[in-house]
Amino acid sequence: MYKYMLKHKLLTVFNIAFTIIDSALNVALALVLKLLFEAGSSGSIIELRNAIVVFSLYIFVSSIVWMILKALRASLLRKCLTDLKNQIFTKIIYRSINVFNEENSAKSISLLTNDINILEQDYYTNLFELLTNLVGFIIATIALIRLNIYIALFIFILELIPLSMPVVFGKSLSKHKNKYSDSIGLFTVKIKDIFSGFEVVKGFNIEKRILKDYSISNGEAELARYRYNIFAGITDSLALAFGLIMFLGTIGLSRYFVINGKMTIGYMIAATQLMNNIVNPLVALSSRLNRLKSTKLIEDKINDILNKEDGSVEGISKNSFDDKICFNNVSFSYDGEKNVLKNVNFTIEKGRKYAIVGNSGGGKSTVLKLLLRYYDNFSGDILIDGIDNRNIKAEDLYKLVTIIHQNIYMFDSSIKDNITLFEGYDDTDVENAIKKAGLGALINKLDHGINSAVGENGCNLSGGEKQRIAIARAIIKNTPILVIDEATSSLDNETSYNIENSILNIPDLTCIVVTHKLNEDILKRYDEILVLKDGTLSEKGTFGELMGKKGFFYNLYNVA
Ligand SMILES: Nc1ncnc2c1ncn2[C@@H]1O[C@H](COP(=O)(O)OP(=O)(O)OP(=O)(O)O)[C@@H](O)[C@H]1O
Repeated sequence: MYKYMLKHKLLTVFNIAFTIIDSALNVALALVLKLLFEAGSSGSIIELRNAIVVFSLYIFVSSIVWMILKALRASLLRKCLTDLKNQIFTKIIYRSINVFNEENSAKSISLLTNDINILEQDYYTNLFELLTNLVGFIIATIALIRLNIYIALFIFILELIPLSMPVVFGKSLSKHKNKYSDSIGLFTVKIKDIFSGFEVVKGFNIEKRILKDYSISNGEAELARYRYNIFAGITDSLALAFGLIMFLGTIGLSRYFVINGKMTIGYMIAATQLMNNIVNPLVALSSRLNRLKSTKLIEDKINDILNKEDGSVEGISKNSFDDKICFNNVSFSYDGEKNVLKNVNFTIEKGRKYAIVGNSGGGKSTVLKLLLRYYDNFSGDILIDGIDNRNIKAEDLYKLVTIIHQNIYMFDSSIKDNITLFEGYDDTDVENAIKKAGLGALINKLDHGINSAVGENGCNLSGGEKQRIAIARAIIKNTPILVIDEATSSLDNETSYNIENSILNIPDLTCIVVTHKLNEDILKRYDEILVLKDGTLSEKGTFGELMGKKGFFYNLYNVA
């Protein structure tokens, strides 16, 4: 994690320099206090006045240094955390879809929020505090050796005990912190899951059941936090107890030297203050070292993300679709056991329109997912103009193919942003997409028109309106291949017919449409219908040919 500090070398150097100055000033307080006490007990007004001037100057300089130090730390912290979060996020956003889907996204959310907060406190802030403690400790120790070697020796021997604590407790503390971080991650997954299904929770009156689940998850997270806090508390208390023993010992020894005339009261005050500057940092040092060590497993988690293969391939550049897509003997299984596609063969020719129909669970959506390379562990080939789709640059593949999904995701922004996806399209392109997607009436009736907010995941819109926005989003992208997965299921028959019709009228567009709506008028407009039955391509042909066969499609059509 320190590499993020090294990126801002000058700021880090200034931070270190001011940390050293601040620590030195802390230790210097002992000498200033000695001066003040000696001047106070000497009876000389001039000495007292000089001591007060020195003390006031000390207060002034310390507060300025302290203020600068706080600003420098805040600035470095901001830069390091911004860089770290940006790097993690960039790594995640460039993952391929299948790699992204391997993990629950709430875990990544927890990493970017909870774990980063832990790092902020226990790594970065802690590291500089550690430096303050270390420098303060060294300077105070040197000063005390010069003041009284016996007191210094006494402290040296006792301080070995708190210093050994990170070695003894560090591993267990790290384990507890990681368990806490993991349980917070699982807790975030649970909350995200519950809030995403809020309407189901209400609609099925399962609040009590959900509350029970939530309480278990919350209890586990808090138990892990409690265990960590208890463990950290025990190590901190032990360090504090040793600190107090050292404090008492120093006072006893100083008193002995004062009684024997080997030390003045001023020196005794200075020795006690210096001892404070040794014991306090030492107590803090051991607990800070423990906390620093405890971030190791979080650092490992972050490194796992940063070093994980993102699933992207260098890939071949492909900027146009010229001829055809071929599925050659494609078989695929999600779980490595049951094949959901079995030796599927078909060809999609440029500019032609294809419908994919079949039984529920027959593998229609899976065909589209494989074409878009959501998964690449299938057998057989999917060739686009003769090039294996797994070898085409992902970025280029998505410039050739657009998909309209069954479940449409809406960003919490305006209708326009959800159509353009924040790209700067011409107004005429936007208007054209709105018209073709049948969105005109909706936009006219809204107060803010195209700039109206859609709400979180489109909660201000109906299912059909969301589908139309998704269709406009695909039309405006204007890719040569359009893939539609049940995108008109929430629309009434007339609207669905009109939209599908206008898409089918786009002359050069190659269309692959998964549909459940077996409407004769629309189906007749497709050049070919591919019929999937339990993962195999059972039939293909035009509507007329398939009806003539009186096979699986014929039955499907007559049941629908
Ligand atoms: N991510 C997944 N993990 C495991 N199995 C999956 C996954 N997605 C789909 N399946 C399974 O693969 C099979 C084919 O699913 P697919 O979604 O392709 O069918 P479909 O023909 O589009 O179905 P429907 O018409 O009901 O939408 C089904 O048995 C489904 O349960």
